[in-house]
Amino acid sequence: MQQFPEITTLLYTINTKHNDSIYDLDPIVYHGKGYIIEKLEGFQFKVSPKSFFQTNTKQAEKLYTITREFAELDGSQVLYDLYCGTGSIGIFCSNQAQKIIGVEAIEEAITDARENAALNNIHHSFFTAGDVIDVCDNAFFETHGKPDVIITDPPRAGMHEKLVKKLLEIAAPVIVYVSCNPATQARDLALLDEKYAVTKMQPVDMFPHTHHIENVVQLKLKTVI
Ligand SMILES: C[S@@+](CC[C@H](N)C(=O)[O-])C[C@H]1O[C@@H](n2cnc3c(N)ncnc32)[C@H](O)[C@@H]1O
Repeated sequence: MQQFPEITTLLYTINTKHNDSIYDLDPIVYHGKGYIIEKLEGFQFKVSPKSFFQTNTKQAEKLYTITREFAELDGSQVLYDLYCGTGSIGIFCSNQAQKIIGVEAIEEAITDARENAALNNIHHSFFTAGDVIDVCDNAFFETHGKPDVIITDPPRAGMHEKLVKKLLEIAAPVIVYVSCNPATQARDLALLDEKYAVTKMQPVDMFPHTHHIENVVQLKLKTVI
């Protein structure tokens, strides 16, 4: 810790299972507060050990800027942030949206998202924990408002087919699909093609010196183009 003063916190887990999952373990704080604060543009994000956060902070700022541009927000839209993690994308777009609704499976990440909204003085957001497939039903969209823009940022497996079907049914005018796996993204875009056209695409090098690439796609309802 003396050699690397830039390390603000250090945690560990003792894993006696035969897998590498952290979610059923309790991280032990060895040093510091047990979480980190990341800064993107003027926003601050608290990140707890079980919460996802983009590993490349500088490029994350670029990724989110492109995502926000593709969302084409003007302050009047109801914005859904699916697979929202710590609420980072929604909060990054918050000044341009009328309302932000975030959904994320990891409870601790949603606790972070709520704290992050408060930390950034955002009062027009709602974050809920649960599987997107269970949460995003008709009642949920009726309660929180018909989406004008949906940002979806699933893990490498891409979106569950049930969610793709729900997105086709809900038919938000704009979807921005952020993906760290262009193969599963392409699979999902082929399904969304039933109603949506790909109108913009921008890869972002989040993982320099590897073959991995993040890809942002803007989709618009074919009927509104
Ligand atoms: C690629 S990360 C994106 C997080 C966030 N948008 C960001 O930029 O930091 C995907 C997130 O989806 C969450 N997740 C995975 N499967 C999910 C599911 N079925 N329902 C809801 N969230 C899920 C993960 O916990 C993770 O936080």
